[in-house]
Amino acid sequence: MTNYFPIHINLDYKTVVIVGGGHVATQKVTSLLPTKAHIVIVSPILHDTLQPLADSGQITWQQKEFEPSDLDDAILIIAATNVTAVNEAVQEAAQHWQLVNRTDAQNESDFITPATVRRGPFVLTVSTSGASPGLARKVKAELAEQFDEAYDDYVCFLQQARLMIAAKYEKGPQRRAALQALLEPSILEWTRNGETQKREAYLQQLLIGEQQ
Ligand SMILES: C[C@@]1(CC(=O)O)C2=NC(=C\c3[nH]c(c(CCC(=O)O)c3CC(=O)O)Cc3[nH]c(c(CC(=O)O)c3CCC(=O)O)/C=C3\N/C(=C\2)[C@@H](CCC(=O)O)[C@]3(C)CC(=O)O)/[C@H]1CCC(=O)O
Ligand SMILES: NC(=O)c1ccc[n+]([C@@H]2O[C@H](COP(=O)([O-])OP(=O)(O)OC[C@H]3O[C@@H](n4cnc5c(N)ncnc54)[C@H](O)[C@@H]3O)[C@@H](O)[C@H]2O)c1
Repeated sequence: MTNYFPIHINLDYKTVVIVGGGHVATQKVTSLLPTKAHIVIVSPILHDTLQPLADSGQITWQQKEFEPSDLDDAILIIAATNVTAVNEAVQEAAQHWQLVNRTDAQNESDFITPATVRRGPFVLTVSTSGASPGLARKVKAELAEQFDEAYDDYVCFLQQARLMIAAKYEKGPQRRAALQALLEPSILEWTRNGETQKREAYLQQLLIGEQQ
């Protein structure tokens, strides 16, 4: 079994080419959309859900069968046709610096995609290294319930608060203690209940050196 290395790639303004425009391509587009990647679909036929995205310019649809030159400029390539020979041809045509995901043959892939829960900057990913994509999906659903929508605002608050603490205190025990105190569970509860003034007051206390 391959031990994959998990990373979060900044794809902004980079090109991702997906060969095939069916159900699996749609899943991959959905997880790429929150990025600012330039998403290109090469496929004679496009899934109904993707058509509005092509119409509005959020993705680029090249209505054609695959040929090697379609991969020029791509940093990531996803081979997602229902024809094994075409997916093989995509893999063959890729340059050594391009990373290929074979959606039909895990062992041939340079990278695989995890199941992902996004809450703004808070991102949870699950992988079974290809052993059971269905289990990855199931655990994702469990995580989505445990880490509800409130985590978006909560983690954004933590980000701002962390910057303010870093501006106030030099590196050292005081800064560490203040950052530690930010993880007090009440802050999440106040966020959930819309009690933003309480979490603000708590932060102000930390900034004047109390509650540590
Ligand atoms: C997580 C998720 C993310 C995503 O798609 O972005 C994802 N598959 C999802 C669902 C899913 N896929 C399949 C089923 C049917 C049940 C089953 O077969 O188990 C279901 C369940 C369903 O749809 O409910 C079938 C399947 N998948 C792969 C193969 C080929 C092979 O195994 O070689 C086949 C057989 C095809 C065939 O038989 O023809 C391969 C891969 N699928 C991966 C990811 C990568 C490994 C992830 C990991 O485990 O770490 C990897 C290796 C490559 C890749 O695609 O990156 C997404 C969850 C969506 C979500 O987020 O909710
Ligand atoms: N990784 C996963 O999560 C996962 C899940 C299910 C299935 N699969 C695998 O993914 C593959 C695709 O499944 P799907 O459900 O998306 O199939 P699909 O039939 O919905 O879509 C296939 C797409 O490939 C396009 N295509 C066919 N020949 C082409 C060519 N020569 N050039 C460009 N595009 C071409 C078709 O136009 C169509 O849009 C299957 O082979 C299956 O083994 C992977």
